[in-house]
Order: sequence, then C-alpha cells, then structure tokens
Amino acid sequence: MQVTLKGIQLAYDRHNKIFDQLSFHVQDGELLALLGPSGSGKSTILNLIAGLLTPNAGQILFDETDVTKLDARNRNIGMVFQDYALYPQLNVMDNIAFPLKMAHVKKATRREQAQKLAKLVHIESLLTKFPNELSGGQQQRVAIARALAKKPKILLLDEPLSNLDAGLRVELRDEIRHIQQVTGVTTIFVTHDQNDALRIADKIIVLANGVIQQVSTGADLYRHPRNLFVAQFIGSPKINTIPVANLIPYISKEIPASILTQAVTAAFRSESITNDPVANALMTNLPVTMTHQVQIGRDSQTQLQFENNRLISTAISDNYTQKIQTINVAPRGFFLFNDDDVCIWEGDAHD
Ligand SMILES: Nc1ncnc2c1ncn2[C@@H]1O[C@H](COP(=O)(O)OP(=O)(O)OP(=O)(O)O)[C@@H](O)[C@H]1O
Repeated sequence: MQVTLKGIQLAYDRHNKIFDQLSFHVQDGELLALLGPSGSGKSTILNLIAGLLTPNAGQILFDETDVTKLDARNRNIGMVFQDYALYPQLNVMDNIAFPLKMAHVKKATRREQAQKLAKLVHIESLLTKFPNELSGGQQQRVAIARALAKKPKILLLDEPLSNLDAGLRVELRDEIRHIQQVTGVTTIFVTHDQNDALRIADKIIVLANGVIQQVSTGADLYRHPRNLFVAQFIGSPKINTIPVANLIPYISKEIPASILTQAVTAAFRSESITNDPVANALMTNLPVTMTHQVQIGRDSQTQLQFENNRLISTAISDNYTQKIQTINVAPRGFFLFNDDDVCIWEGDAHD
C-alpha cells in the first residue's frame, strides 16, 4: 500500500507548531527510514499515520483513499515500539495471536498463524515461554510477529532496535529487512541512527525540526547532500568543516569566483584527506600537525590540526612514523555551502 502525506500541519498547542506543510510519499512495498535527531518529529509522523493524532490541516492517503479522519482501529496498521510492550501474563504464542483473538479468529487458525509468524522471526522454539524469560532481541521478535499477525498493509517501527546491544542490533536489523522483503509490507522505520537507515532502507527521509531536509537513498545522501545538516548528519566519522576563508590560499583547482564569493563553509570527507599526492587535487599542501592516530577495526583515523581547525582523515596509512606536515584534498567528497547552509558546489562533479 502507498502512503502519502500532503501539506500536513500539526501543532500540539498554539505555541508549539511541529509541522507546517509536511509532504512525502512512500511507495507500495518500500522500506522507508525516517532519520533525524531527537525531537525532530519522527514519532509524531508515525502517530499521524497510525491515526493516533489528527493533523490540523493536510491529508493522509493510503493508496488513493483519504484516511485523515479514519479511526486508528480501522487503518490496518502494525506497530512495533522501542520497549516491546508485550503482555507479561501471556506466553509467546498468545502474545502473537492476541490481535487475532481480538478479531474473533478461531483458536485453531490463530495457533496456526502464530506458529507461521514465529517461524518467520525465528522464535518457533520459544512459543511456550513468557516475556520475562526472553532476551531483548527475542522480545522484539515477538513484538514484530504480533504486529504482523493481522496481515497489516503498513508496518510502523519506532526505534525498534534502541534497547538492544550492538550485536543483537545488527542481527535484528538485517532480520527486519528480510521479513519486510518476504512479506512485502510497506514499512516505515523510525531511527536516529544513520547506520540502521543506511543499512536497510530503500529510501531515507532526513528530518530536522519538523522539516524534511532531503529524501533519497543512503548513497545519494552521502555523495550529494543538499545542505550542511545532511552532510554533517550522514557519514562517520563526521564530515570535516572549515570556514572557506581559511582555505582560499590552498585551493589549486578552479572554482568559479561567483561560487567562491557566496561560499561560507567548506566540508570534506575524511577519506578525501591524504598525505600522498592526489591527481587532480582540489587543495594541496595544507600545513598541518598530526596530533593523534588510532586504529579502529580495519580503519585508521588520523587527527590533524590545521590552524584552529581539527580535521579527521581516514586515508593516511596507519604505520606512519614521521610527523605529517602537509596534506592534499581530493575533489570527491568536497562541498561548499552558502550562508543558508545550502550546497552550492561539490567536488564529485569536477573529479
Ligand atoms: N504530547 C506532546 N505534547 C506537546 N509536544 C509534544 C508532544 N509529543 C511530542 N512533542 C514535541 O514534538 C516534537 C517532536 O517530537 P517527536 O517525539 O515526534 O520527535 P522524535 O524525532 O520522535 O524524537 P525522539 O527520537 O526523541 O523520540 C518535539 O519538540 C516534542 O517536544
């Protein structure tokens, strides 16, 4: 099922407008990630789609049907929250089958359905256990199976991995993608963690202060951020930023004067900084001092000081013994932003 939000306005009270003209579209069978910092409005969007909140203006459509005023119970949506919210007095089988019981489905059919779903989320051996006998990851699998029990047309996941440790998080994240592909259910996944979004989403909406910053694939957000917020929010380590004025003497590539006069902030990815010669370099011989180098798994991160700015490079070899004195910057992964923080030039196009 397709989901469309058109010109949504929402204020919790007169002084607290959360959205003004929020619009986006989710395709049938798509996994969309809503990615943004705390307070950006992600959960509020899920509540609007679920029918737990009604917008002050605008429309919500499921396919072509306007559901803006439709009761939450009639929207056929499955929801999974961060805190699992399982019924403690019911075992796994009964937790999964609960929505079917509420819908007066016969016991034998409920059990059969619950078993199928338990198998899908790999908890078929736990059907007689109670929630307090399960790990966090297992509880979240039960919650996902329960959300799928009524064959929802839309699945809403609100930070479903937040309470899990790193290993379980990765495992369940991939599992969610697998389940979503097997069932084909249109899914909206709320997260503040870019790794979750980049790893499993077909499309990502980056949100800040109730405003959509950019909608695209993870790769496109990384390579072509529309503004400084997206450039800084996507990518790890965080992109390096420096006032353009500090860099002007070192720019060796032709950037039109009309761009340079508007450019306020330069940003460049850690992998575009190296002490090796760079063919077609954007900047050469920036004087730096190397302050620190750490090995993080396969990668080494080198911290450099350029004037008053700290830079991180991941393209300097880890067995570097001498002090690095100058660095070069490749055009790929280099961006210029104007005083509205809009990207006005990117090195990729001039690589
Ligand atoms: N019931 C409410 N009454 C008033 N303001 C609210 C209410 N719920 C949320 N807000 C405000 O709406 C904004 C968006 O909140 P929301 O919970 O949607 O953000 P979020 O991106 O999901 O954040 P988090 O990741 O912390 O859950 C915040 O400024 C928040 O303070």
